[in-house]
Amino acid sequence: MTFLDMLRDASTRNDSMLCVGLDPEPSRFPGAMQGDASKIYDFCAAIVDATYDLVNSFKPQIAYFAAHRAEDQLEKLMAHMRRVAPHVPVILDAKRGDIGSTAEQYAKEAFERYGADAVTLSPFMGFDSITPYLKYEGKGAFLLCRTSNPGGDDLQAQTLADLPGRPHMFEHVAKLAQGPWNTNGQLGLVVGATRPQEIERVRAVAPTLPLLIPGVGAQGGDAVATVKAARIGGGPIIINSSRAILYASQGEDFAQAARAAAIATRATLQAAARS
Ligand SMILES: O=c1ccn([C@@H]2O[C@H](COP(=O)(O)O)[C@@H](O)[C@H]2O)c(=O)[nH]1
Repeated sequence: MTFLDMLRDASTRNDSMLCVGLDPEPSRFPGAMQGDASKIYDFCAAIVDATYDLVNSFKPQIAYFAAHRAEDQLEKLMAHMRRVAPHVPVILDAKRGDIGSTAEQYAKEAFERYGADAVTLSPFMGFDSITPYLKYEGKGAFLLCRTSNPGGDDLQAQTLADLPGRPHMFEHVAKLAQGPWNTNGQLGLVVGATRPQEIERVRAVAPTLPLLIPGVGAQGGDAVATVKAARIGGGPIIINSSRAILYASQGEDFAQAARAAAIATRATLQAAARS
């Protein structure tokens, strides 16, 4: 099954646009686990077990594992997700971007070592930095387009005066991803929920691409405005929330609290989609 098939299937089966982000930070773990990086797998597996019937995807962020020398725990977690929720796609948030020969190694890491269904990439180094990922048939690749952080303005909001219509850089990325770069239909875009009006601008040039949208929850993005903007054009929608779900409680009830937070977030997104 391709990434897109899995995404459609999980979105329908779980009636969900929600992606639970797996950003394990040991200092925020509950009780006896607190501060213990050897518990990263146990913590994340408990979150996965509590939420896999509520989501359309999971998104482990690789830095939270690598910073703690916990890549082995990420491998174990990927295998766990495959076992308990084989229909739920996993997007490895790695934001890679490098020359072709190095990109080949990063693609191998994401798709062969970790078995991810999709990966996040920086488009800054151009098309040849993306092509190694597209050689993996059926896998997804999400290009950073209009990110949720304040510094996203520094480059992404700049006008490209030499191009027809003087688009912003993020609009140009969206146009390339919808058109000439999307050779096998594997591309999607990362756009932040902190800027719903700009999601509308992205949808104007990339109506059918899957959008991976972080920024609701801890970053305060407007979930309702985000869904309304993202559904224009009909492309698949993935709304990520990490900390607001992972750390809904720092007590022994953390997994139940994560489930309750996921149920509430999914309901907000469902209501927005139906309004
Ligand atoms: O523009 C972007 C791109 C990626 N992210 C990532 O998403 C999650 C957000 O976590 P929250 O706790 O829900 O704020 C995190 O892994 C980021 O690296 C992003 O926030 N914005």
